[in-house]
Amino acid sequence: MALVTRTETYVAVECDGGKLIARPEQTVYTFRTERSVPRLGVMLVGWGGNNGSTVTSAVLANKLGLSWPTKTGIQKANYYGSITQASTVLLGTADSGDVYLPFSSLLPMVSPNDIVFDGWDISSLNLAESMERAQVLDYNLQTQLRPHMEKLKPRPSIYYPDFIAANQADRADNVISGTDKWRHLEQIREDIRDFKRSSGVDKVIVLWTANTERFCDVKQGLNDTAENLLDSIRKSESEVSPSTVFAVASILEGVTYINGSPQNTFVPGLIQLAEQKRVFIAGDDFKSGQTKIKSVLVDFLVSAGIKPTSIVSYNHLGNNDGKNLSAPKQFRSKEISKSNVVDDMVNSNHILYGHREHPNHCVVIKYVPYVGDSKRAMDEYTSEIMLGGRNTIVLHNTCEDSLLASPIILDLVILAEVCERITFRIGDEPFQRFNSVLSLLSYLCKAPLVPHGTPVVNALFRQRGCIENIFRACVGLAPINHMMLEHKHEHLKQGSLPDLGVDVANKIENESPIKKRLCHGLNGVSNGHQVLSSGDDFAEK
Ligand SMILES: NC(=O)c1ccc[n+]([C@@H]2O[C@H](COP(=O)([O-])OP(=O)(O)OC[C@H]3O[C@@H](n4cnc5c(N)ncnc54)[C@H](O)[C@@H]3O)[C@@H](O)[C@H]2O)c1
Ligand SMILES: O=P([O-])([O-])O[C@@H]1[C@@H](O)[C@H](O)[C@@H](O)[C@H](O)[C@@H]1O
Repeated sequence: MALVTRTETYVAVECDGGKLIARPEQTVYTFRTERSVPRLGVMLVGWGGNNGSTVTSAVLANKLGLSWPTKTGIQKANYYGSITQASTVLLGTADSGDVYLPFSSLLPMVSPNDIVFDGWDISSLNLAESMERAQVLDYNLQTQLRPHMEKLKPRPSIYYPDFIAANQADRADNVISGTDKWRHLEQIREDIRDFKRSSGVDKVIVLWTANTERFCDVKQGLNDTAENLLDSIRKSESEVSPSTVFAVASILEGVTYINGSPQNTFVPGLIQLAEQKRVFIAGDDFKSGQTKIKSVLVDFLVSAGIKPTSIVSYNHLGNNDGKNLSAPKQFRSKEISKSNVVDDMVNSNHILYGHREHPNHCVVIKYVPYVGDSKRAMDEYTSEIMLGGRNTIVLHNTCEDSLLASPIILDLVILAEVCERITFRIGDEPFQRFNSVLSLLSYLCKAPLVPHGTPVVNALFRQRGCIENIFRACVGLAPINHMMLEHKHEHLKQGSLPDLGVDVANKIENESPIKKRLCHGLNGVSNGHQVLSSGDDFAEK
């Protein structure tokens, strides 16, 4: 158990008659991280879908160290697209330059290779058949995976036809019988306990990657409080969705629940139940493609003082997700989650935008079976620039949508599991966990769920910085604030020249300041000038 203390300063702002008064307020946090990594079980709702079968395939392919022939050569398994597995963090600066470490080395975290999968699907296909149906992975990889995947079979699931598109009915041959929603809840709870017993995992996380549901009604007496929600399930109220039943079951089993789809699973009563039971919930809707780019591009434009006035996001795809989204109510759920992502960035700049002023924002999704999982996205960003100028940026993006979402699924469960091992105290108060609404995972969600009364942040690099800096705080490293003051001293400390060999360093030492600076581009290039490497003739190139 690591104990680390850090003093954080945030700025409290008061408005006093048109004046803004900023008061820095310091808080001393002590972080405590349980360092022993558990054996993690992940139960996917929608396990037989494109994402569910693909993420399972990815873990198996990496665990088995598979490689396979493709038309462009031999491909090896990897975890590209995962920040925990394929990104780095800055540790600090050595004489040789900045030193970066794998993100996964910041804190002890579960390796995806060790995750044990289980789950539910309304389709009875085993995972090998699901992988084949998904048509995402190269045939030569599928061939190697098939013997392992065919042993995996989704448990029967809860199916309330009214919540997903009618065109999904032909898949529903693996459903829990009856209409008693409390019995369904108890069945899911028993499934979670059964998985824990049979797999021997130390802990379980449940993640929804099943079809997008329509929004459910939120009504007083139905789902506005934890008690009313539980009562509504006992009464099998029609407006209680399968995803909410799964979430309640997970919370009652003390198991973190993550929503990878855009529907409003987390009704107020469910959030209250999670807070009462001190169980994490997170969501909504994996942030994987167009929306992820949008949360970077709009942040760039607005923070550069450029005014986006029209944003059009169009895409077509032919997978089952696209088929489900071809129904109006399911599309509406997705349209909402894809549209709200610019709100925080727009609201941050009252110079560009008047009160309640927003860019035109249009989201279009079309279902074209032939293209399968290969999503074709076109985005157009039109902005106002200086003196009535217009700037239009057009992006085209083609990708296997499930290969964007699968690493997101891994990061969600791996980061959520780390958060389960972090506690902190403020001053001398008792140690506590993060809020039950785990907003730290916002980076991975299109429509981040945040604790009531706290800000929604969509800007991608602020979201990433939040995760990295909190993890840095847990190991006693200062947050990255990009000031880089250590590189802005007038006089470089003696011996700070790169190790270019003694004779060369002496030469540089006697050179003009401008030439001396050229040698300090520690990455080999400074402002486009090739910095001397040992043995080269010293010359400004
Ligand atoms: N890039 C992406 O793929 C991406 C990005 C963001 C969000 N999402 C969301 O992730 C979800 C899954 O995407 P996908 O491409 O894997 O879709 P998919 O249709 O291939 O898989 C969904 C699976 O859920 C199953 N299912 C439906 N209702 C169920 C229920 N009540 N219980 C258990 N299983 C049920 C279906 O049979 C299907 O196998 C969708 O909601 C999608 O909107 C996907
Ligand atoms: O991640 P993103 O590209 O913004 O949004 C995607 C949509 O464009 C796509 O149509 C849908 O099928 C995926 O579920 C995902 O939500």
